[in-house]
Amino acid sequence: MMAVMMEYLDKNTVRIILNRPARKNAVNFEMMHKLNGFLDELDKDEDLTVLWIQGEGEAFCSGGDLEEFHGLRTAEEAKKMLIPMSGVIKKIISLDAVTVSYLNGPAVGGGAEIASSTDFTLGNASAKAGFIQGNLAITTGWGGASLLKRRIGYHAALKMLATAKVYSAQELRDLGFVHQIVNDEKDVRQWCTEWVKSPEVVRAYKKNLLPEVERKQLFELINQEIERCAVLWEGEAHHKAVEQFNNKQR
Ligand SMILES: CCC(=O)SCCNC(=O)CCNC(=O)[C@H](O)C(C)(C)COP(=O)(O)OP(=O)(O)OC[C@H]1O[C@@H](n2cnc3c(N)ncnc32)[C@H](O)[C@@H]1OP(=O)(O)O
Repeated sequence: MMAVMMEYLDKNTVRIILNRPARKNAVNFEMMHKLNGFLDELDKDEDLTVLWIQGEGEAFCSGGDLEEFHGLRTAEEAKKMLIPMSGVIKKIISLDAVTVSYLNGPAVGGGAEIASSTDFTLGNASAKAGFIQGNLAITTGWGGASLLKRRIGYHAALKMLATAKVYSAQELRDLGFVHQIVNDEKDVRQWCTEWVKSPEVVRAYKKNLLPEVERKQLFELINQEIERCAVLWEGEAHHKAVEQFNNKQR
């Protein structure tokens, strides 16, 4: 089974499906590399107007795969995962199309970081999101803190990050993390049709709203997040917390 799939819904609309439902769509190296390739392809597609990202099954994404990434022990080893995955996030941010994540269940840890990287997030009643990295004695390492601050502001972002709590769909809507609560994928499909038909217009607005100078600043902040996360990653507290999860001591 492919860890991630991409399909054209029409000439202008693409859906990417994170496809590891048995692991709640946790990101592993295979998913990361495939996402990177898909985004390179989409970057060249001048007809693309909307990119929709969702998870298969009952979750959006449970973050990094705690079994696979537990093999990364030192800060340098952690960076071999943090740098490419934040590269994927940077490519989502840089895409000249409207990007939307659809939360059909939990988006936690790195899953919440992926959701934060899209222009919009829609969620159904089961949507939940939490920057639970703090419970594993690490911080966001894919750029999520900077992206969250951009979306919900400094105070709400600090609270969400530093409490590591999981928020309900309604709480996320109230904060502006989720932009709209929808019933199902049919509603998301409808949402994807509401944009102007000229891809050139959408692409020009994306450039106007995230000019190169701001994008560079944002990427520099993301790079700083990688460094801080990598330092914490090699700490004993992090490895112990992950061992507990993997030994199912929850
Ligand atoms: C890169 C940095 C990061 O992303 S740090 C954050 C890492 N992620 C986490 O700590 C989240 C861990 N997962 C969870 O909290 C829960 O699984 C969530 C997503 C809330 C779903 O809960 P629930 O619906 O009860 O499912 P469950 O826990 O029984 O999980 C089903 C099977 O999937 C697995 N799973 C889940 N998440 C991960 C993960 N991140 N990495 C590896 N495996 C994961 C569970 O272990 C479980 O496996 P099994 O069926 O018991 O063998």
